[in-house]
Amino acid sequence: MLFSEDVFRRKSELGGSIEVICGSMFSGKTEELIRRLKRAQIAKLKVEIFKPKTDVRYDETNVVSHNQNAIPSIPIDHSSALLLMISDNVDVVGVDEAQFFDEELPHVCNVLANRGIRVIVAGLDMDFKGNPFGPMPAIMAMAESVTKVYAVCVQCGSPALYSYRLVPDGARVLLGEKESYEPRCRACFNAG
Ligand SMILES: Nc1ncnc2c1ncn2[C@@H]1O[C@H](COP(=O)(O)OP(=O)(O)O)[C@@H](O)[C@H]1O
Ligand SMILES: Cc1cn([C@H]2C[C@H](O)[C@@H](COP(=O)(O)O)O2)c(=O)[nH]c1=O
Ligand SMILES: [Zn+2]
Repeated sequence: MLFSEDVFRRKSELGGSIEVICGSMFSGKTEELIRRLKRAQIAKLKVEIFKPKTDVRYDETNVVSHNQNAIPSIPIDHSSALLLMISDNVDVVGVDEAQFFDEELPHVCNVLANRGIRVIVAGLDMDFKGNPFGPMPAIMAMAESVTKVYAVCVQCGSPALYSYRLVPDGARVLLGEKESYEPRCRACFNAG
């Protein structure tokens, strides 16, 4: 592996970096984000986590995975708030549901990484139509490491990379869970 995710040195000892965890809904993005952040905390690094204020599905402040693993976070309504709210001595920054942030998020991640901070970003790479989602493609282009994770296709059991919308709503942003979405592989997604 050219770039190891397990970087347990303080920011003063190492240049910063951007890591992306992407995939469909239920693919384990949040679990993987929480795993990396908790390991950094075990290594006694100072960790701060941010999420969009709009994402209140499970909890207003915590980042919570579908299997109820959780970590405290700071909800913000614009990526620029991250630069204002971040503490001075932070080693690692986590961002969840990055697809909902504005187009400034890639720049914000770059600023943090250039300050020596390890930035870990989790988000949907594609929307329900299979199109690249919000700032995710730009952050993936700038990242040292991109990890794509897969759910299990609920139709056939293959690895799933799409989030199939089950309800007739054309809006790009529609918060929801299993009542509104199911992870599907390419063939099952295209079968409709
Ligand atoms: N079809 C599925 N494929 C994989 N995991 C699923 C599926 N349905 C439910 N899950 C649960 O979702 C968990 C992943 O949750 P989470 O990390 O919150 O995913 P994401 O952030 O990618 O939406 C899995 O560990 C599993 O318990
Ligand atoms: C595909 C898709 C999803 N959403 C919403 C649905 C959920 O609230 C989140 C994704 O959460 P997860 O942690 O990845 O499971 O995004 C949306 O608004 N639009 C979409 O196209
Ligand atoms: Zn399938």
